[in-house]
Amino acid sequence: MSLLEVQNLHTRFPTPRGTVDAVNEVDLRIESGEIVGLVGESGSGKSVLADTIMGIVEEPGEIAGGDIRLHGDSLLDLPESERRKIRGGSISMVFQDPMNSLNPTLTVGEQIAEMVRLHQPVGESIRLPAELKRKLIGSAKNSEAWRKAIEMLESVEIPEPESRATDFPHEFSGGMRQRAMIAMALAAEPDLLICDEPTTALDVTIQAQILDELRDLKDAFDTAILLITHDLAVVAEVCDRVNVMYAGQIVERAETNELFRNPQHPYTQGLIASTPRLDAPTEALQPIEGNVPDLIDIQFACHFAPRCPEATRECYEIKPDFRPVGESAENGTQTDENHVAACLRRGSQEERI
Ligand SMILES: Nc1ncnc2c1ncn2[C@@H]1O[C@H](COP(=O)(O)OP(=O)(O)OP(=O)(O)O)[C@@H](O)[C@H]1O
Ligand code: NI
Repeated sequence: MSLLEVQNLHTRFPTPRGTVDAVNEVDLRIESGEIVGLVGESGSGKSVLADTIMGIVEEPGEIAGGDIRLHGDSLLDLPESERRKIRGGSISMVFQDPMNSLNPTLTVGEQIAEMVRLHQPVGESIRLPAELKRKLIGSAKNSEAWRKAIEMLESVEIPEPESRATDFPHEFSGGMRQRAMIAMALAAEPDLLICDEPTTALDVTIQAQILDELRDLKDAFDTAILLITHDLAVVAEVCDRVNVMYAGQIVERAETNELFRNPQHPYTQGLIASTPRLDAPTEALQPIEGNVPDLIDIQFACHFAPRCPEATRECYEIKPDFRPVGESAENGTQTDENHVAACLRRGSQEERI
């Protein structure tokens, strides 16, 4: 049984102009302890997918269909009170801008300790005013929770964690705040950590450090990570497997090395061709022409067809199912379930159009 299994998920937002199908017919699987990438251009639905898994899609947004299973149990059947326990418990999330998620009135140590305490089996999940929280937690500086908070700060490599724990979020640099967020998310000992563009706002060196740490932390805590980014270099650096998302749908999935060695979907190929390469920085980049379509009322069967250099009339009319692609599928020797793409022009000869 997979840790997380998303099946045929559909999340939509009614708007005055029509319904935005931000996530449509999406399947996603994450096994314990692996880092799975979700990559795609801006507006492809990555964050909405993450929010849907986390259970934080705001009204009038709604889940119109499909299922999300954690350890085999459907999350969509749960009442909100149970859902809240999972959020920040089994599933935690780190956002692009930690300032929005950290409480400016509590020290970093207090916030992590609070998370530790809430997560302890006896600790009940009650919402307290900041002042009261401070009293409770502050009076327990030598408590188990506080010690654990310091340990967590240490594990995300905050220097002098004991003294930094008493700083407020605004006293931290951007990179340190992001680390503190990761520490806080991990304090709940989640099975799954969702990171939505966790390093995009940071400079390149700090990005690299944090990504390195994520990988180490995954090993130390055996937490599975869903890493969302539009940066392929980030994916190549840390992910075990990758899902490529375009206009509300997953179009290709493969192990990371396989995806970069042998990209199959024309969108993935375009994405890779438009990304600067570390090993050949001077090579001319070829941007994908056009933009992600408006996700209201898409009329064409393959969402990528209007931008696709290989599209034929069928691509507008016949919905592409996932097909095994990649070398083993190519030889016809075996089906390679680990590498699939949703394109009519790919797959074995019989399937191709
Ligand atoms: N609350 C909302 N109401 C209406 N449309 C929304 C809402 N939230 C998201 N959308 C739409 O859903 C689509 C997917 O957005 P999403 O934020 O998931 O993209 P993304 O892949 O995360 O992009 P980025 O890389 O820029 O973060 C976009 O067209 C967006 O306009
Ligand atoms: Ni996003």
